[in-house]
Amino acid sequence: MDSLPIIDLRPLRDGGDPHAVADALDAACTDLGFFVVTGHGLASELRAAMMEQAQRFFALPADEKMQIWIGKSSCHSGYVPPKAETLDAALGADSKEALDITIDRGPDHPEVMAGTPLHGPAQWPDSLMPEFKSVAEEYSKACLDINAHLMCGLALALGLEVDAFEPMFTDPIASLRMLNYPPAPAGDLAPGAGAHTDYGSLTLLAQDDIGGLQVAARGGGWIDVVTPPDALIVNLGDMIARWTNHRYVSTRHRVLNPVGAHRYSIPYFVAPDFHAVIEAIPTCVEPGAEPIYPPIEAGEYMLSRFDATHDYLKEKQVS
Ligand SMILES: O=C(O)CCC(=O)C(=O)O
Ligand SMILES: [Fe+2]
Repeated sequence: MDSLPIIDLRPLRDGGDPHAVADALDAACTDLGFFVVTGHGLASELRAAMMEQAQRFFALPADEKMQIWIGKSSCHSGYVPPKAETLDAALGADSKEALDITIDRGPDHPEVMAGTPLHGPAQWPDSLMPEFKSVAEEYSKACLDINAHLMCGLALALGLEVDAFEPMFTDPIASLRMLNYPPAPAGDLAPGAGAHTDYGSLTLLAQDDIGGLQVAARGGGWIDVVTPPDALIVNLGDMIARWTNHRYVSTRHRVLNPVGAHRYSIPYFVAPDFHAVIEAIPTCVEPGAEPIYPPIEAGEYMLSRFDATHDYLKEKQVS
């Protein structure tokens, strides 16, 4: 296979017969865990507005971006400068820069009051970009809606009730990420984004038309991911592989540095509620067999993965 399957999500959204979509999702999730979706409901104007806000943010001077450095956040929200995240340890730090906007939870949110990690206020580039927050919140809402529809499709695909996953996504660990990949200066061998698998349940990715995203093909080599305008790429994170006892796969992917132009992309990462227990879905375990993994809280799992890749968290562990 040298391209990703394209799945139209409309039947999941408009009350049509969802079973053909569920079958297509099942095939894609079993095979590569990467697919392209259309009919997802994210308006192209909103996507363009979010892209524009991302580009404007990254164009700010470094010291202004560092005002919301992720190291100041209690909940993994804020600016990640270039070379501060290492996705493929063999290649070293990524050249991309990122802005992570987590769900904004105030001091009276029960999980914030309880001191639960990954819960707290988002860091906004407020004073610098007054429209940013409303665009990002609308964009996030649209992505969570797509995630909910996709999880209904996956529930059907896995032989569960359509709403089986709903109770695990009441207050999810979700993050809107904006990425800027500058063209690499001559002689700089840092990867754009090193090869990695994602950590959570689903990632919904909007990429521009510069190219560079590649997915590891099953038989070796890399598939260049090309998407129709306005389509989203969906990929499964390791948590889904774990949850489905490896019936579904999360596949390594990487981003090559662009040549001559910046590449911008917007992945939206979703994982279940912090305290949702991720244990093998019964329809994914052979009768009498032991699941591959023991149960784990979604939040604990996410924390372990962030710790391994982000410099600011590695520094906290040392000090
Ligand atoms: O920039 C992209 O297209 C992909 C980024 C990615 O894989 C990630 O942030 O996990
Ligand atoms: Fe990724």
